[in-house]
Amino acid sequence: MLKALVCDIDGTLTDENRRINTRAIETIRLLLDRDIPVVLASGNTICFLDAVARMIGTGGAAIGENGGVFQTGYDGDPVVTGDRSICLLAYDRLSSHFGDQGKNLIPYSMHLRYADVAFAKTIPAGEVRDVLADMPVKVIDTGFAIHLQSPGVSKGTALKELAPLLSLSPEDFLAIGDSDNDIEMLESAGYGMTMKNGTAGLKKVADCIIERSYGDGFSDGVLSALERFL
Ligand SMILES: O=C(O)COP(=O)(O)O
Ligand SMILES: [Mg+2]
Repeated sequence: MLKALVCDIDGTLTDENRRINTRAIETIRLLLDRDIPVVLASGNTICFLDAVARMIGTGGAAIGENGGVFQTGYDGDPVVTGDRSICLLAYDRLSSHFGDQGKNLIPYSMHLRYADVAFAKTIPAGEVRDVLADMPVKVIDTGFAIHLQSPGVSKGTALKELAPLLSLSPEDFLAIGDSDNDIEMLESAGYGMTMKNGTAGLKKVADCIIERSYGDGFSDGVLSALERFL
């Protein structure tokens, strides 16, 4: 029996252009109306998640920066689990390396991040990994941005820390995502789903692959789970 939902945002509740799917929002509200807790888990900043959570109407529990930071609700300080200093050093190296080639990186929300560094996908993730090969930093390609993160930090590790604070265990969660940054989250949860647009890596660890893509696939998956085991 599952008791809660943890869901990714970009590519799961949104389309490929980050436009939110209104049916997905209605599906989440259906869970909330039945007192099923919903946790948003994303590479986005915690303040972005806080705003999205308020507008959807969840209790505010959220995992940001791919697990580098999380909150249990709207009160209290966010819990930071990642070490941003190594990510900033790595970003400096990337900036000078690619800057020398006339390619300027485009950072995302630099002053709103606690644990990671994110930037636009103007450089292939493979090239970023090559430049940082000797640094203890993880390079994550979410399909929407490239993130630099402390090794060992993921949405899955954050879910393991957050769940007990909500009087739940990670196995109580149905997890849904679209990309490689959701792999550990699906592995930690009791049941994992992805949609047709999920990456090959995520499909490998998912218990179920939903036929449709993006927000419509999310809604189909959650509604079928609701009938079966939520
Ligand atoms: O911030 C990103 O790069 C992607 O965010 P997501 O984890 O919600 O898909
Ligand atoms: Mg995603």
